[in-house]
Amino acid sequence: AQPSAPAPISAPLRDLHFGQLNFLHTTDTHGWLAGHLQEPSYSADWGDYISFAERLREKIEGNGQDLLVIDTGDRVEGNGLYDSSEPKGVYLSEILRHQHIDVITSGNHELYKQNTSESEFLHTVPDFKGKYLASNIDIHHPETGELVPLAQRFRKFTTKVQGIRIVAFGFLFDFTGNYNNTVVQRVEDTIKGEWFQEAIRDKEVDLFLVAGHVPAHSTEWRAVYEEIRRTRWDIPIQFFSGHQHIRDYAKYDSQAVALASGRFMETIGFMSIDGLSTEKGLRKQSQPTFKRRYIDNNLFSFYHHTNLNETNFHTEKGRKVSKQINKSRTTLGLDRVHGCAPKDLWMSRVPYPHPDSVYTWLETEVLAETLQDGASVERPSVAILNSGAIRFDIFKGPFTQDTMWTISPFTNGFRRVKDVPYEKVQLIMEILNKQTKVLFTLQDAVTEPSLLPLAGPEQVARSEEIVPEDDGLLEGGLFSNKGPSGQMPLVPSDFDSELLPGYTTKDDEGDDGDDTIHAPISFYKTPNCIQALVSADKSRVPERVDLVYIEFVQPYLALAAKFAGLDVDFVKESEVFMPSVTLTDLILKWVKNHWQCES
Ligand SMILES: O=c1ccn([C@@H]2O[C@H](COP(=O)(O)O)[C@@H](O)[C@H]2O)c(=O)[nH]1
Repeated sequence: AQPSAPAPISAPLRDLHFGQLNFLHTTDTHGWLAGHLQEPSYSADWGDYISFAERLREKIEGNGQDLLVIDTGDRVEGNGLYDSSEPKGVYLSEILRHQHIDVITSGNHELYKQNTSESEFLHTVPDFKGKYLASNIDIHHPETGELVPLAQRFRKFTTKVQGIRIVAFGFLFDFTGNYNNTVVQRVEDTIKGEWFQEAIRDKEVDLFLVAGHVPAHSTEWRAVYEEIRRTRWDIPIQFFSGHQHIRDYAKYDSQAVALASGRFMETIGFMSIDGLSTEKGLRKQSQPTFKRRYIDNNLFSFYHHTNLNETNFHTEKGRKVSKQINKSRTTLGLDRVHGCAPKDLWMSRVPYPHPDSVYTWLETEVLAETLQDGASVERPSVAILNSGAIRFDIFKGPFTQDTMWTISPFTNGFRRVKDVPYEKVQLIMEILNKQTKVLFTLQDAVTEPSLLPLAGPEQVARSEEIVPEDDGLLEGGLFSNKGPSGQMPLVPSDFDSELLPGYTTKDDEGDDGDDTIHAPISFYKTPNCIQALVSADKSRVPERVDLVYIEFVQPYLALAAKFAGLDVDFVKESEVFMPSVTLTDLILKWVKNHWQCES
C-alpha cells in the first residue's frame, strides 16, 4: 500500500472457494492504481494486487489448479495518476504493465480521444501482446491511416497446469461516442462475422471466455450468449463484465454466468469453476459449478485469502511496483494540497438537495460564483451541468491535486446560448430530469450516435434507493470522522452495528457475494442535471437568461429544446463560454478561494 494509505480495518470475511479454474478480475479502475488513500476498505495498491495474484497463483498451481487474470477496460481517466501527467497516462501505463494479465480489453474511455486510443494501440496492446483482445474495435493506424484491428480479435490458449482449452473474446459494448480514429462494430453484428462463427465452432474447446467492457446484464451479452448456444449448447461460458461501476453477477443458464467487478480499484472480482473438461479428458461432473466473490481491495482481505501476513505476503515485484507508484505520485505532485474540505460531500449517500450533497454545493456555491466572471451583465445566466460529470465523493480534509481529478476528470468546457426565455429553460430542465426516455424517441437512431446517460454509471445501473431505517441524517452527520487522518468515511457510525459500512451486493446468486460482511451504505437517486442561477439579484425570477451548459449535455439540450418548443440550433447558435476553462478549473478555483486549511 502507499505510505499515506490508511491501514485496513479487520472485519468478518467470507472465504474464497477455490476451484479447478480460478480468476481474478478488475474493471473500470480509471487510474486508481494507488488505491484509495482515504478509505481503509480499498487501500491496497496495484503493487499489492500483483503480490496477491502471485501468491494466489503459487497456492492454486500448487494444488494442481489454474489461475487467470482479467481486466475489462476503462483503465484511464479519473485519477491524478493518469490525468495529471503530460501527456496523460505515461506513468500509469508503466505501472499497469507489471501485472500478469491473461485477457485484457478496451473500455469506452480508452476511445473518447484520439491520443488515448493511439496510446492503447502503441503501448498497452504491445505491453500485453497476445493477451489484449479487441473483437469489435478497429483503429486508423497512427502512421499509415489504414483501418486495422486495435488488437487481435480472439485468442485460443491452454491453461498451464491442467490444459483447459479456452477460446477467449474481448468486446466493447455498442459504444458510439468514440473519436473518429476508431470504429466500434456493434457486438450484435460482430458475432455474425466469419471469424467469430469459426471460432465458436472450434471442437477442441473446454470453455468460452467472453471478456468485455459490457454490463453483466445486457443486450450485448445476451446476443453473444444466444449466438454461442445456437451451435454449442453444452460448452460452459464465463463472461467478465464492466462499465456500470457495480458489483454484479448474471446467470444466463446453468453453464453460463457473468461477473462484474465494480470500479476504481475498490473490488477485485474472484471466480472459480469446477467440473470443466481438459485436453486430457472429459469432465468429471455432469454440470460445472461456478462460485463468485467480490473482494474488498485491502491488505486485510489479501492476507486472509492467501493465508499469509505482512511478513510473507509481499513479493519483490509487488513491492517494487508500490514504490514506483509512490515515486510517480510524488513526481506528479498529487499530494499537493489546494485547500481543506470542511465536511464530506456525497454524490449518492444523501438525497439531493441535502446540504451535504456535492450537487447542492456545486449548484449553490461553485457554479453560481465561478461562472459570474464570464457571464454577461445584460441578463442573468442559468448554468446546466449533468450529474455524471462528477465521479467521486469529496471527503472532509485535504483537497489535493489528486482529489481534483477523482471528482472531475473530464475536459469538457462550457458553451452558451444567449437570451432565451427563463421559463423555457425550466421546461428543458424538467424534460432532462423527468422525461429522458421521450428524448430518445426524437433521436434519429440511424444517423445520430446513441447518447451516453447524463447521470453517472452507478446511478444508471441501480434503480432502487437504499435508505437504511436510520441513515443518520437526523443527527446532522452521516458518519463520524475517526481515524488517523480524520477522513475515514467508511467507519461505523454511532447508529450502526459493529459492521463497517460498505458493499452489500445483491445479485442473481443472492446476497453472499461480498468477501467482507458490511453494514449497508445509503444510496439515493440523483437528478440527471442540476442548474445554477448566476445573477446579481437571485431574489427575482428572471424573464430571459443566457443558457450556459457543459458541452457534454449539448445533444440532450438540442432534443429537449425541440420538445419544449424553443427554436434554437445549438450547434450553430451557441458559442464557447470562457474559452479553455473546464469544470475542473472552476472547482479548483473555488476550493482555493474558500477552503483554506487551518494551520
Ligand atoms: O465527457 C464526459 C464523459 C462522460 N460523462 C459521464 O460519464 C458517463 C460514462 O461513464 P463511464 O465511466 O464511461 O461508464 C456518462 O454517461 C456521463 O454521465 C460526462 O459527464 N462527461
